[in-house]
Amino acid sequence: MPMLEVVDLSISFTQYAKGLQQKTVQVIQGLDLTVHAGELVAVVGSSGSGKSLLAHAIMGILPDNATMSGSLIFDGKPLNSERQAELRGKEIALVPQSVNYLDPLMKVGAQVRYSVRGADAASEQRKAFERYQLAPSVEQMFPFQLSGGMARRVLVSTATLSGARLIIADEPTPGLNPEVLQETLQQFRELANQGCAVLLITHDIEAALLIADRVAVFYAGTTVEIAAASDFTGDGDHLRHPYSKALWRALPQNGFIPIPGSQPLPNSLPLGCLFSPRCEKATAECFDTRPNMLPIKGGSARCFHVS
Ligand SMILES: Nc1ncnc2c1ncn2[C@@H]1O[C@H](COP(=O)(O)OP(=O)(O)OP(=O)(O)O)[C@@H](O)[C@H]1O
Ligand code: NI
Repeated sequence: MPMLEVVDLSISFTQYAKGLQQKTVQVIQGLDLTVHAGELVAVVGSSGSGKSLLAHAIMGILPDNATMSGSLIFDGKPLNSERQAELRGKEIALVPQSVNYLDPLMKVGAQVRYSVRGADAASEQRKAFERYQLAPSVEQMFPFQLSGGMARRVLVSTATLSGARLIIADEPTPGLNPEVLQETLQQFRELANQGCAVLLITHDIEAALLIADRVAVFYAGTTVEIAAASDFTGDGDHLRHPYSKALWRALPQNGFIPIPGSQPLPNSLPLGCLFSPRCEKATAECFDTRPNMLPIKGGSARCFHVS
């Protein structure tokens, strides 16, 4: 049984257009994802593909103008808003993408200690600060006194000390120096090895591949492929979806081959496959019909042309 199951998740926003006219934009559609205990699943994909919204949906912190459908299941039971409120910061922890999530009025040491579930909060917090190269004096600081990199390390320490069984890290690494970056990534791997389910959201595929078991590739609000991390190798021939292959080949060490075009915006999604306007393999069917996610070669993909 997975620790987290996301089934057919869709999210839309209601926005005011002209005057009192409302319009709805669909930003996530038909998304399925599972994360097991002991597993680290990376979510990769370009900016605006819906990665953070997935994290916010799981945490139950979507903005008021968002409408969600589909289901979330944590530890075999539905994760409704009451349960989200109960488990947030305890069983389910988020390392948020923005450092603005720190409480501006509370000293950071106290903030981190507040989230510790073990017996000796102060010593746990000090050990974590040492691990993340935060000086003891940082304890007494307020968030506005921290650099971006320090704030991020504080957020990572908070999540790692929470004792949560599901950890969602939304771009936890920007602004970290290479040494702390390695330490942070290893820490997430270690949490998975200890039995946590870890969802790591990142732009950095290379970093993700160092520690991930599986990788979910996002495009325009849904997963186009879920693959084993080991499928990202060589020319990308083990990958299933043309977008995943393109993303892989766009990396500097794989030739830096760019993908023409750009990801469609939520208010102008193509009728058929979301990648069809940019896909070399697209046929008439791809422009008319949206493919479902289907299991293939030990992973899954949303494409009519994989075999
Ligand atoms: N409150 C909101 N109202 C309307 N649209 C929103 C809102 N929040 C997010 N969106 C839209 O939802 C889409 C997905 O956003 P999301 O923040 O999840 O992307 P992301 O993959 O995390 O991007 P990044 O890599 O830049 O963090 C974007 O098109 C974004 O503009
Ligand atoms: Ni994001």
